[in-house]
Amino acid sequence: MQPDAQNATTGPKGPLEWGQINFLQTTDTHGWLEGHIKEQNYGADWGDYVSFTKHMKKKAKNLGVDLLLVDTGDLHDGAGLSDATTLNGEISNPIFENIDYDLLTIGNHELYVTEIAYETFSNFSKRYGDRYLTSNVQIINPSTGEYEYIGKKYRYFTTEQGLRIMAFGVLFDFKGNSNVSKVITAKNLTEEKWFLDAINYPKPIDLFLVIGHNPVRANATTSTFGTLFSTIRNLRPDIPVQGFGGHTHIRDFTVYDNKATGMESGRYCETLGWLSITGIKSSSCKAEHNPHGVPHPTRPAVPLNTSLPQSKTPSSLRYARRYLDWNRLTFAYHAEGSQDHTFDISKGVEVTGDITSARKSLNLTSLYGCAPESYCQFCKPFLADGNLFGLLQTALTTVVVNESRSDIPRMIIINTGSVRFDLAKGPFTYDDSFIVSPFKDAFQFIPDVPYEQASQVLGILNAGPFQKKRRDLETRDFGFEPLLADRDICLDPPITHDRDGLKARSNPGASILRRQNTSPTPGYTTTDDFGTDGDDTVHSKIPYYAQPNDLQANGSFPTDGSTPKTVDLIFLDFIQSYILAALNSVGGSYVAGDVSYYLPKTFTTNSYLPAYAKVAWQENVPNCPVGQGIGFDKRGVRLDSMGVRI
Ligand SMILES: Nc1ccn([C@@H]2O[C@H](COP(=O)(O)O)[C@@H](O)[C@H]2O)c(=O)n1
Repeated sequence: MQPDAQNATTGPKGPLEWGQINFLQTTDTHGWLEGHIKEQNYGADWGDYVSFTKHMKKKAKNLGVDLLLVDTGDLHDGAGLSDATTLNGEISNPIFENIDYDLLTIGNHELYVTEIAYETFSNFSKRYGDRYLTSNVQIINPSTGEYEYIGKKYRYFTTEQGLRIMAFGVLFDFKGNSNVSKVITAKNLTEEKWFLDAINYPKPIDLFLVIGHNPVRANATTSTFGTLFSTIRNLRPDIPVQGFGGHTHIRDFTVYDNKATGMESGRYCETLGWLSITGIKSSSCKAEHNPHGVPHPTRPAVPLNTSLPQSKTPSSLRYARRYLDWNRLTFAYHAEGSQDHTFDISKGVEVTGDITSARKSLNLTSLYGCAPESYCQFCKPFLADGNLFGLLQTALTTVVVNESRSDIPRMIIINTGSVRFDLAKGPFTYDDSFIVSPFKDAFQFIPDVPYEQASQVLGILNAGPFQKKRRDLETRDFGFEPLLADRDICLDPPITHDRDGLKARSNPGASILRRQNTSPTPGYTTTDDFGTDGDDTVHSKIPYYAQPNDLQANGSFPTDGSTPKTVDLIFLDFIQSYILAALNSVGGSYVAGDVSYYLPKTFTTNSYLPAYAKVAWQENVPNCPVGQGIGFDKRGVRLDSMGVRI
């Protein structure tokens, strides 16, 4: 844990169920390897995860079962550690690589920028070798000019306990990649001979693993899991299939048939997914189906309303899934036997130190200003008090100004997908500038657009179809608990649990209980195909309000309330094509040649909040309440760090 981070005060509800084969999944880490320094629930860092995986691997060995570590991509864009370097990931990738993953796959954020795609191809994929799977992603090898798979197409391997696995890594049908890479659609992939041959592999297969930066829920907009699962199931009706997905940033678990399920483990180092399966038939497997001394998976997979092909034979498989909060309390508890003070292994401590040094050398804590309030993305209605987009609207109006055109009325449109996280009250740092708005998308414009046309663009974009809905999350809880708690909590000894008779499992030597939480704190409350008991730590619900695709801010409009005849229509280069299409659908005839940069190309989505903080939040700096933060209660009422309404 980083020196300025905090530990959680509520811990797991009980021990994990261990099966014949077990998995820990990370996904969509987006550079958050330092952990969530301003929040209590997710304060562990990558060094803690190194220690945790070491303990868990040892435990698996002792139990005589398998444990595989899986990651499903999107390593950058969302935190200073990954994004403050010239090449995203230059420092964070080597830190990430301290985990000896068994299987990994690529995310769309590895493919937007050519240099990052090549970094992934030349270095990251080589670090993991045959464990890095990109079954449908190729890149032009600069030395041959030919397309090559960035990683490997598939991996056939035998686990330590003897399970024979065929694994694929499949990105959703992503189209926003730079022109050096190629994403083969799932439909085309399932027609490729090598893929069909791998499914019908001449050696025995006990389990298929399909990992993908790809939503696991087969009917989700961008998911291609249905296509992949159907192909496998039609060819191999009886073999278990396990999916691990990502991209939608949610906790989810879905049942395809009685031998096939899919798991998705959230985002941003907030969630660590745990899955165990038992009952896999294999002539070569040594693993005990029900290891002694630990709870074991008991649930059959029963599909809900599916149009997917189904295995026709009964299933002996039993499953258990859990979504772990990313904090040391959770890690130490599940590492079991390792009390908090013996939890750390030397490599974990070293990685924690590397992160601290990197944060220092990258100046991530340098201050732009002091935010007077906290602003959340999803816990408040759009533009309501405390909603982040209201703040961003003000910031855009204030600082997206070309001095030579400052008197000309302007409309500024950004895609809300460019905004990645809430903004916490208190110090607004260089790190926070990436956490909230990491991308390097620049501001372009078309001058003198008739107001009649320009004023319709936002509505068109928000109604679609020009832009996809960012995510279909209306029924999901995004699970953000902003923010800092009182610093003096850090001075307390590690908190032990008092729920469900778990106290006995904690370190008696560290059991001086102070400020122990007796009621759930706000956090993830997940519903999936197995029900509502997947969250490892029980939380109260955080309100969730869907936000539109795009946000508009206006500037220099007539003060008398009248509408201007024409405006400068300003937008991000990332959404240029959507803007042109929208304008042209209401009578415009604009082409890319009509567009130019409104501000220097170096002023980007990552610049406007720091610029605003310098203008608006400098005054508060001397009295900036370091470490004093707030959260929200069930109804979105603000709380101080002790849970008292303010
Ligand atoms: N240069 C970029 C790249 C991406 N975005 C936004 O991110 C979304 C994709 O992020 P996921 O974590 O969902 O993969 C994309 O839809 C854009 O909204 C951007 O703004 N600028």
